[in-house]
Amino acid sequence: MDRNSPLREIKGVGAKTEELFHKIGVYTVGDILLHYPRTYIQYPQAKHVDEVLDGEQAAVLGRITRTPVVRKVRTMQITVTTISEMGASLELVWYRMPYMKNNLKVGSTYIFYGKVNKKNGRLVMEQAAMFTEEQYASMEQVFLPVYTLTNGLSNNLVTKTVRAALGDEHLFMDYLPHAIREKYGLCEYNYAIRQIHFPEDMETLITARRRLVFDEFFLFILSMQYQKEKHVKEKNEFVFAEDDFTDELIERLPYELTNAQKKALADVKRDMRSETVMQRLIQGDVGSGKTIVAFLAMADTAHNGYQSAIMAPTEVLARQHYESYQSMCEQFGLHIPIVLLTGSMTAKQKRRAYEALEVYSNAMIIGTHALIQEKAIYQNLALVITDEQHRFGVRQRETFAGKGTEPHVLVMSATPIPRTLAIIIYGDLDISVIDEVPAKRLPIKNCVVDQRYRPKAYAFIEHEIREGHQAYVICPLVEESENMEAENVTDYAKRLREELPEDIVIGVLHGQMKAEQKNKIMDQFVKNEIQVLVSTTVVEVGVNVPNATVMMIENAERFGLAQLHQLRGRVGRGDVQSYCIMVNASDSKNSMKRLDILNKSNDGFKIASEDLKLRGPGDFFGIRQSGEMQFLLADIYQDASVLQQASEEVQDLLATDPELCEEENINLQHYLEIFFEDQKSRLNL
Ligand SMILES: Nc1ncnc2c1ncn2[C@@H]1O[C@H](COP(=O)(O)OP(=O)(O)OP(=O)(O)O)[C@@H](O)[C@H]1O
Repeated sequence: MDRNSPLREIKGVGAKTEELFHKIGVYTVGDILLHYPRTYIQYPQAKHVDEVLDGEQAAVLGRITRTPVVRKVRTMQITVTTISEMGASLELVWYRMPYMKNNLKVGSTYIFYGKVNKKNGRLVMEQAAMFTEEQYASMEQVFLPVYTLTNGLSNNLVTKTVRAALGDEHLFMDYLPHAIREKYGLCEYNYAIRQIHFPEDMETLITARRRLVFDEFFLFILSMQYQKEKHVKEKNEFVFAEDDFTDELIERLPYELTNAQKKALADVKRDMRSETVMQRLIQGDVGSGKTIVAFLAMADTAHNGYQSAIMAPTEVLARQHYESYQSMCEQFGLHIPIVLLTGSMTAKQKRRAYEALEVYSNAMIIGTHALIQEKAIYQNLALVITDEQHRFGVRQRETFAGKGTEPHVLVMSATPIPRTLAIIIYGDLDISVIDEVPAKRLPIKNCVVDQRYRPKAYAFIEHEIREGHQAYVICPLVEESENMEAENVTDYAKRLREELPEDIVIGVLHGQMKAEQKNKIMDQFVKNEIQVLVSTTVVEVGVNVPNATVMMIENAERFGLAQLHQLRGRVGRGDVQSYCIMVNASDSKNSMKRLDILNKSNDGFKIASEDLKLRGPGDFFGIRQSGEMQFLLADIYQDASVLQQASEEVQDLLATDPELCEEENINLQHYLEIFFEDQKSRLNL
């Protein structure tokens, strides 16, 4: 077994389990090792029945006083029993687990662990884990991993699979040169990976995390730079005319470009006319208007007789770009061929797209990952625009580049990173920042509310719809889950149907829908045939429907601040007032404080830095930063100093051993190859 082996080589993993793991993006032995726990739980000291409080996650010691029964409610079997002590009692309920009945012996004492809720005046614990007193004694104080799951894949099963994988010693060769480990007091890889899954205590967990965070940054920076030609910018083989073409287009835009947009475009145009090929990042907060800059750069390229391509992270976004490019070309009276190429297109449609790539040597090409598949053969490809999400696929650029003469590269990002960090992370790119929003934009009005506010929120949504606007409602889940108590789009949309007048059309959107279905729903929303879109976070990245003025986020406490900021960025994209309603279902003070940061600011940079202050170093059980810049454990803000160290070490290493062929670096070189392979397979290259 090696890190690239399929999961089924792990003992106990059959075809069915493997399929479930695929659903959460875990395909190989290496993937499961990197499927780090989302958080950890520590079993609390067991309480007596009379001490239990409503709403708490508790371990309760009690004697079974009622013969367990299994009831049937429609198709669901429900097992019920009661534990009592000193006149107090607690009802225990298990859904779809009829076999529990055989484990429960009247008169015996057990410890039950789970969430306690008051229902019809009685305290009830649902889906409790059950232990003998002896078993529980050995569990107390241990950190238990809590993994990201999917329906059918239990935490137990993931835990067991991870344990089995950890059993194979030779998966854990330490690739980090000894001297670096020594210098920063980093623990061994073997130890780190075991402790991150099953930490002995807080201290070992922190030690393990420190090592793995260092690794993530180190490998990321190294993989970017460990390319021999890296420091030599390729010669620019394309000829771009000095003319007023883009200025004329800008004149005809229905709005004035911001100075920051003008400056970014000028940077791009200058680069494309310079001696070497462009490698540039455009960084700009959500809604700052990066798309028009991309469009103008592509139009400039077409005008000079070359092809250009923009790769979007999702199918929905690719289509959205395609449509907006078409309408812009129409508006400008430009006759530039526009080609769409995405994974969900039929074989026939794809074939037509490939043909178009061959025929139109100045086409603007828009697509998803399908753009870098073998069959896509370009002519004259002079400009490639990617989203920052793709930066982790280091070889992708090579793949694109391999499709013709080395093209100009433009990367777009909405992640607010301070310049010093950006220089490290995007070491090989020049940076343009769009730090201004269009002049007429009104700042979004925010509020954080609890669930009791819903009727008012619905009335408000109705009011906005009557004004001709639209709304998003975001829920964390697709459907009801046994593992998480949070709103799901399927049930929510049904409930919302009861709340809103019939003439208001409600649509549902989530990641498990087929691409075709998703496109259809998005299309209807764009055309205002759907007024309320109940969706998961699939709308998070880049969706642009300026007519939508309300963003209501259920279980806002469950999202990272960066993600909430991205979601909120879906409104406030036009000139009318927009609103963001964050529904906080938690009564924890910490969630309130976090959400308050968003409530008070609409500025991505400010949010990131406030969030960091609030979390403080070492606080890594909280919700991790999510958004585009996704590391597994590392957090570019919180771990900024480690990022700096890793960057310095990479520079030193490559200065002394650029090929990584000295003995102490051989393991590293080997691991880097695996890392590349892994990236490649993840991206289906
Ligand atoms: N200078 C401007 N003045 C007015 N509106 C603008 C200007 N620039 C862009 N817009 C409009 O603002 C909206 C958001 O722009 P765009 O989609 O480019 O944002 P973005 O930077 O890509 O954001 P995100 O990161 O959220 O995708 C669009 O509807 C666009 O037409």
